[in-house]
Amino acid sequence: MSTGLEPERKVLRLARPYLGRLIGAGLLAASTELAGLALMATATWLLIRAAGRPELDALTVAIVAVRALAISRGVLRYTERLAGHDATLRIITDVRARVFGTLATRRTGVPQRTGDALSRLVSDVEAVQDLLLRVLVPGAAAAAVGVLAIAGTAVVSPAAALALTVGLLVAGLALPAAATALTRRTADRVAPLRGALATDAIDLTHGAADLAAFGATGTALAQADARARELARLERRLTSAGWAVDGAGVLLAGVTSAAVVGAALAADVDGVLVGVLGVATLTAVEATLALVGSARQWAQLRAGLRRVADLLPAGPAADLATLVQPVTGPATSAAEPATDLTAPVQPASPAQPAPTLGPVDCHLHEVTVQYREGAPPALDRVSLDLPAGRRLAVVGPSGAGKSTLLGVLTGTVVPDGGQVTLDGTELSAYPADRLHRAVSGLLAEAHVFHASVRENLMLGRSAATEAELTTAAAAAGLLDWVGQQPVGWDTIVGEEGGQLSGGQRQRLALARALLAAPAVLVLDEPTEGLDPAAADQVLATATAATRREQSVVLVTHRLAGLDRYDEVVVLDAGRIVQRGRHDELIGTPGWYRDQWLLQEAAERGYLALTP
Ligand SMILES: Nc1ncnc2c1ncn2[C@@H]1O[C@H](COP(=O)(O)OP(=O)(O)OP(=O)(O)O)[C@@H](O)[C@H]1O
Repeated sequence: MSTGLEPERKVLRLARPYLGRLIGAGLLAASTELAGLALMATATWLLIRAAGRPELDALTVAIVAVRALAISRGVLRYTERLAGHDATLRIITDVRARVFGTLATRRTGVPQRTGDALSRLVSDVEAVQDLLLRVLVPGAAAAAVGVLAIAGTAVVSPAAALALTVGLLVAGLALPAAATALTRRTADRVAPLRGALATDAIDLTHGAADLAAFGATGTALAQADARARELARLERRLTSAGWAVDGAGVLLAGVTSAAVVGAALAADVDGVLVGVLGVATLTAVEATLALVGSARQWAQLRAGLRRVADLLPAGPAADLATLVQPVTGPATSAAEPATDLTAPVQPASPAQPAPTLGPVDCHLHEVTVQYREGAPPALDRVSLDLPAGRRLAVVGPSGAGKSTLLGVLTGTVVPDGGQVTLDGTELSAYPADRLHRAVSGLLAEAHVFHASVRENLMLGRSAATEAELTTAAAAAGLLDWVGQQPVGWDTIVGEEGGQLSGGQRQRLALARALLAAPAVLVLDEPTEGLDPAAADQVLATATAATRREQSVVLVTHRLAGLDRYDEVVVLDAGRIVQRGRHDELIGTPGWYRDQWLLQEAAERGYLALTP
């Protein structure tokens, strides 16, 4: 978790290429405020002078100036908004792409929730927009106006300038600090709560059928309702604090104006100028009070900013092409909107293909994973040697720890003990931009995106050629289906692959993993949902499609075809209870042989029933 001002620094680092535009927007904002201040001062001077019925000629310049300032203020405000939004939208496009890239390749022990990810992509990234548009630009403009107003007043009366300085310091520093202190704790709770509520919304819609089936709709609704009410309460509290501070600001403007007028009168300043100073002070304090709003905004958006910053790669802005690389596992489910998905995986930039890594040796030494304190470990001191090119099958009863093992290999599950090394480097220290090319593949419940078959596959390799697509799809047994579609590779597969059968979805995810061709290819139940004959064929072609120096770690419940694997490991309750080649294991009493006999018998029954 980022601390201090690190979130802001990380975000602003991304703003560097747009610094010129941001400074331009800041200058325009300052000019707008100054035009407003000059307008009030000139109009006041004009009114007071006009009361003395002077010659019209004496007022002409002021009349023209009032008109010019009124028009230029509007024009400046418009151009400032245009420039500010232009710069900001460019920056947040970058931020959003990077956040998406990290979510798509996320490697933590914490499962990623779609709603939470969506909230990060949408409302948290908007915090970046607010930081620039509502904090930095107006903050800089208010500071500039304050300094110029003090300088201008000092020319007329140093004593009045002193009173104005005090008023502006209170308006620009003390009140914003008070506003921040009042709202910080509440604001810190609002962003995560919004994330949780977004997750609730996804669960309630996507999971409506399951909730209804298990009679849990009422409880889930009540939980979401409680969260929504808590959020409303916190937002009401924030609003009330805001009103209190706003009221104090109005009072401060009046008091400062009175002090400036008093000081100017005491210094025998000309009556007209005293009036001008009084009104100009009101305007200057009002402009500086924008810092209160900025501080309040800042406090409110810090939690969101922190969440975004946690997803931004450290150090200099990384190349997007290296960020949006494949992990065909659940983490990719973050990308709901097809537009966000498709942009990074377009095969538009063959100049940026991530090269396939050479052979990688992987070792696990006494790896232990315990998800919850007190619960039995999901992996208990597991040691494995996976030299480059090794084909390893992992089998075992449900809950034995197979998927956890793949999670450890891909870095999505952080072990509580032991060591995982890739080519001698600790996995945790392995360069993040290389890790997905070293180890990735098809993880449980791979997400299929609402995009075309081509785009879904190219998430695995953004610069894949047509021939590579064809080879991967053929190996996964998807090519015939693609050929039958009127628009072939451009067939849209629907939300979460809804327009595909379960088997086609699985083949698509497998083809994507094969296309990614990491050095260590992990496959979690790649043939799940296929009938036994199809499963055997797909496993055979998929295994054959891997490169010789590419390691494969296959988790499967189905034991047929494992004779092609160098080693089979049987896990039970997180421990390796048997290991060896398929032929050895079916000749040895134990879980593997029992399971083999059971599956053979079931298969014979299945074949007997098949017409
Ligand atoms: N995120 C998690 N949080 C808490 N416990 C978990 C988590 N993931 C897995 N477990 C527990 O760890 C153990 C191993 O789970 P794992 O998914 O690795 O087993 P598996 O062998 O892949 O099972 P299956 O064959 O049913 O997919 C199980 O007891 C499971 O309940």
